[in-house]
Amino acid sequence: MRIQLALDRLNKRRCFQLVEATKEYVDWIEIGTGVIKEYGMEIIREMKEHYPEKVLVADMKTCDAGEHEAKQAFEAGADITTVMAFSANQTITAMLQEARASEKQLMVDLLGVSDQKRIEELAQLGVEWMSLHFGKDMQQQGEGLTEAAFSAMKGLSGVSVAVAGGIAEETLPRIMLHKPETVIVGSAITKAEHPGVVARRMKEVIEDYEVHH
Ligand SMILES: O=C([C@H](O)CO)[C@H](O)[C@H](O)COP(=O)(O)O
Repeated sequence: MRIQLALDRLNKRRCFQLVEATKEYVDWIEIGTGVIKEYGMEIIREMKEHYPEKVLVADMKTCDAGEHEAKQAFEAGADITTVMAFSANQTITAMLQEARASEKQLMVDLLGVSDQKRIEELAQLGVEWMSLHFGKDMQQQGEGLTEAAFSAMKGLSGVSVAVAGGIAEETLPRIMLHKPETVIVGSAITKAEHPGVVARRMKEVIEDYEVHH
């Protein structure tokens, strides 16, 4: 299980400070959608130049013009780009082709999509990464991802699972029970008083769990 640090609602300087403070404990770095809207491909390029050893995720949340947006992200240095699960199959297929041609990867964001048929259809299209996502705005009221959401991912062959949405030190143990390949953590680290300490503790919790399960 790896940690993907999600950099959202931050300025560029703070993004770099946070990566510097947490880099020993986080595996992947995500440039969040809002940060991409603010700084464009430039911040993807700069982050990859500074941290070439890290897998860099561009959270483009593409929903149309898939080929163009995938190219944009990959050419800037992203290793993984994201597309929304409700997008047309043509969009997803075009992005998958682009990812394969560039030897990169595509992650489908399941925000707002829980239909088992759609999830199976995505797997049949050849999607290798799906992220179960409890949205920022939904976090104000809800309790997070349900057991049913996790169940929908069981038995899909060739699909790796990432989980996102308000994951914090307290909720990490429940998430780990489902053994996702990647845990996406934003605010719990980026808004912490000591981001490096929280990232280290979350990494330790994961490592400890993996030793014992
Ligand atoms: O994708 C995200 C969200 O839609 C905001 O753009 C976040 O990266 C993801 O939810 C992780 O952030 P936290 O919920 O703050 O952990």
